[in-house]
Amino acid sequence: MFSEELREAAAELWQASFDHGFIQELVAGTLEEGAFRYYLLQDCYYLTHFSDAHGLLAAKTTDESVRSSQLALKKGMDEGEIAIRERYFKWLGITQEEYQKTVVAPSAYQYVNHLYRQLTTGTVATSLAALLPCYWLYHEIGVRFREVTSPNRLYQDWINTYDSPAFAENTRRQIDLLNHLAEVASEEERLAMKESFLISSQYELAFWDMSYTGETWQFGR
Ligand SMILES: Cc1ncc(C[n+]2csc(CCO)c2C)c(N)n1
Repeated sequence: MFSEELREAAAELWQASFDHGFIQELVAGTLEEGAFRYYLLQDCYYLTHFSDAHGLLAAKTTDESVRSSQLALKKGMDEGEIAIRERYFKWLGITQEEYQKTVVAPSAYQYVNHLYRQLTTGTVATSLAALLPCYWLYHEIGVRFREVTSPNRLYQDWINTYDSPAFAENTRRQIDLLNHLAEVASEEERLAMKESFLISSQYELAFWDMSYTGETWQFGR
């Protein structure tokens, strides 16, 4: 399966995500709440664009199965993942005003830009490949850490989100779709799909690092 080839190519990057201090400390419950707060604020920016990217992908494709699935996922995300963020904001006392004032950090900006670049200059298949690590990596995190109980209720709730049957089903659907598109793609397009998948995988890793170190722009923003 083409998806397995991509997963193998991304193995080191994904392992670095599982081993990252942000994830390890989140699981142990020792992660500074400030780092999680920072993550949530940046992730809210990311999620808004990630959701929009599904709408753009639906508009870009002529394949009805791709169109309807991306629109359904977008709807689910707007009602699910993004609603969950609002709950977390409440728990941590993050106001709408604080979110509005938050400056998007370099890695979040770059990750989102990669999605848009694929949607504008790439193909439907390379765009889907860019979206896939988001589903698949988080699902693996949910499964990998399903046995642990983080002493921090908020962190535990976050881990549990990605181990739900519905989430597993969404991830599976995106993987199946990618394999379906890879079957009819040329060798050149398959290479571009792999590259797009790996770029997103690297940005997923950068996202933990950004949150862990409180990444900022170097011109005083
Ligand atoms: C940087 C970043 N990458 C992946 C996810 C996880 N995620 C975001 S939307 C979505 C699909 C449906 O819920 C999933 C799995 C995240 N939150 N932030």
